[in-house]
Amino acid sequence: MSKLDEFALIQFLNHKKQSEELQQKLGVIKGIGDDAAVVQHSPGSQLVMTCDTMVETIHFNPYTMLDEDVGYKALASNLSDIAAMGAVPKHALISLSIPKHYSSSRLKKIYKGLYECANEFEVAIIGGDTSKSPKHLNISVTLTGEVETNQALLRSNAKVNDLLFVTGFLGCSAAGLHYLLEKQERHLTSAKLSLDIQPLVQAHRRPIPQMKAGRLLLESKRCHSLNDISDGLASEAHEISEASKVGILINEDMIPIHPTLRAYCDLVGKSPLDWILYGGEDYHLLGTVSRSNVEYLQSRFQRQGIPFFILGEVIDQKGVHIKDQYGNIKKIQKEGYNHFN
Ligand SMILES: Nc1ncnc2c1ncn2[C@@H]1O[C@H](COP(=O)(O)OP(=O)(O)OP(=O)(O)O)[C@@H](O)[C@H]1O
Ligand SMILES: Cc1ncc(C[n+]2csc(CCOP(=O)(O)O)c2C)c(N)n1
Ligand SMILES: [Mg+2]
Ligand SMILES: [Mg+2]
Ligand SMILES: [Mg+2]
Repeated sequence: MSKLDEFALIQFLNHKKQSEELQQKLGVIKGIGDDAAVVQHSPGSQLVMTCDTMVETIHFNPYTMLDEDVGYKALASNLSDIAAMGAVPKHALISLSIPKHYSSSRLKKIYKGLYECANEFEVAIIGGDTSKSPKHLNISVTLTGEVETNQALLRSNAKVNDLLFVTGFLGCSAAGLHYLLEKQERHLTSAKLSLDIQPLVQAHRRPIPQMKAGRLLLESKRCHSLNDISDGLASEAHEISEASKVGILINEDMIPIHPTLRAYCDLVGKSPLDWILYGGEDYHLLGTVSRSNVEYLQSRFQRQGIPFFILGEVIDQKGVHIKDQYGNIKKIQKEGYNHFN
């Protein structure tokens, strides 16, 4: 029996398992293979759909997350996939599998965080499902969104010579996770954290889905491809590269490094680049834009107070490559968070 691998499984799922005809008949515009699916809705707009799961011990544990954070992040990670399509979020269904030892007060806290996120980003919670779980809590969110017909921003449209951008600092969530796992203190509240660690822990517990950035990119009509960073920069750059059949060259000198991340890495003897490339759960948007449109987008982002960093370019040599400070270029593998590895 061959070993299970998440990327290989998704590649397998991506190979036509249904006839083009059936998918077309049911209005599928984009099926498996992007951050969310797009289907025909009404004449002017298309429906966007996504679902992501959080499993206790895999995505969180009592040392890393408070109950409110679990609810908040479960929805925020789904919102991030809607942002990565340039869509506007709408309705959510929540599926919970609960082990016997969970109390109702813990579940109320999870829902408090969930509704906090839903209200902040104007999502209506319209239902869900509940069952018992043998051991661990499992929360799955299905989220819909709406996008103007045929305008959804896909991973598959990057063009050679585009520049690669990201909407914020990367690696902070992984550093926050590292801190929390080392600290080994259950239910550690933010109030108990020193100021110098708070931004990292906050990035891990309460990622901010880039809804405004996604809409700005779509409305500008100047963004070629877009992906959100759940598994790390390396992995998501590979997804754009594979879907668009182009290569990506990341310039190490241009990668923005949050000062708190740098300070924490110095303290614990870790490399910021490792967490940036392979850490994941940053939920920033990674995309490409033609060189002539970079200045325009930079000024639009600046006016909205959203970061917009250029960190590389699209090239015609397949794969993802990184250029270090000495000008040496090496290939980077599709590594990052991979369930089953
Ligand atoms: N079990 C599954 N059955 C069918 N399609 C799936 C399944 N799991 C994932 N997919 C599809 O594979 C594609 C990639 O999914 P993936 O979960 O890697 O993307 P993502 O949600 O952007 O990333 P992440 O889960 O790391 O946040 C999507 O189109 C998704 O709908
Ligand atoms: C306790 C604990 N251990 C490890 C991690 C790291 N982690 C888990 S899933 C994932 C990728 C995103 O998930 P998905 O691909 O399912 O969307 C990452 C980086 C964590 N969050 N908590
Ligand atoms: Mg995604
Ligand atoms: Mg997913
Ligand atoms: Mg993943």
